[in-house]
Amino acid sequence: MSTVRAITAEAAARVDVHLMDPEKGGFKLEQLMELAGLSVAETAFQLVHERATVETGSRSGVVAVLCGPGNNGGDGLVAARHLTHFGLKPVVLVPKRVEREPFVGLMTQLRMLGVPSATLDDMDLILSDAVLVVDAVFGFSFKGQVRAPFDRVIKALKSHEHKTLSVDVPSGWDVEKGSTTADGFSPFALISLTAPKICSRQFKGRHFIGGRFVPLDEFNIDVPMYAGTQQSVEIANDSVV
Ligand SMILES: NC(=O)C1=CN([C@@H]2O[C@H](COP(=O)(O)OP(=O)(O)OC[C@H]3O[C@@H](n4cnc5c(N)ncnc54)[C@H](O)[C@@H]3O)[C@@H](O)[C@H]2O)[C@@H](O)CC1
Ligand SMILES: [K+]
Repeated sequence: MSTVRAITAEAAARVDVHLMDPEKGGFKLEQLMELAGLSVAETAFQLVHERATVETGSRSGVVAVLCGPGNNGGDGLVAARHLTHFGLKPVVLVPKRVEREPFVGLMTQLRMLGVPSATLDDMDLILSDAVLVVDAVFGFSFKGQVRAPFDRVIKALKSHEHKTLSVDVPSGWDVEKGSTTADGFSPFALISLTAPKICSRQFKGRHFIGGRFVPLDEFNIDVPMYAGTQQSVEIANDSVV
């Protein structure tokens, strides 16, 4: 079995800085977020269709996308937009609005597409109704104990973990140590962006890699080969080292 090396939060941040350095990578944040969000949407679409064929009563196509205050949340907003174009019905929940770009523009794009934006008061109803939940609350910059209002969000995610796809890192997990409580949040699927983070060594569910934009040779990062136009690849869940 081939293995995939995990990277630290610090290494992930370093890759980001390098990619967005005008002299080195030449990318803008928006470009990376678009590609990351597209890979999340592609994976979410695949999972919704798999689930719709095995489950009854959850064929509505509603996907609840929970978005945090950083770029992980931005990936969620981009994914929600793509999911609408893919024919699904995303509902976004953004507990803490970010009044800067690219977040403001992404919210406008969603409003123009008629994507509902829910409040924390609607959270339980929306999560219960959804065929899939996308956890885009925290990524590789999460630190310490979850602060309000996100403590409530992580608690709610725990109740719906059997249908939750986490983006980059299961929210609330320490990026290196992983889940710090035995009965903590444990999503059924994870899409690691660029490369798995150290915490995903303890992840036991379905594991995808997305974010197809890194010149691999330059960073010495392991990712499986993407086929054709594919934006994400599923890896064996015990292959992360
Ligand atoms: N190179 C890549 O792989 C790319 C990664 N992107 C995404 O960007 C993410 C990293 O984004 P950011 O660095 O903005 O950070 P995050 O989105 O991980 O989170 C940072 C935000 O969470 C808050 N926060 C941190 N700890 C908290 C706590 N204990 N309680 C409550 N709030 C807390 C911070 O105040 C900040 O607002 C990645 O995980 C990935 O999803 C993409 O958007 C772009 C490209
Ligand atoms: K997440």
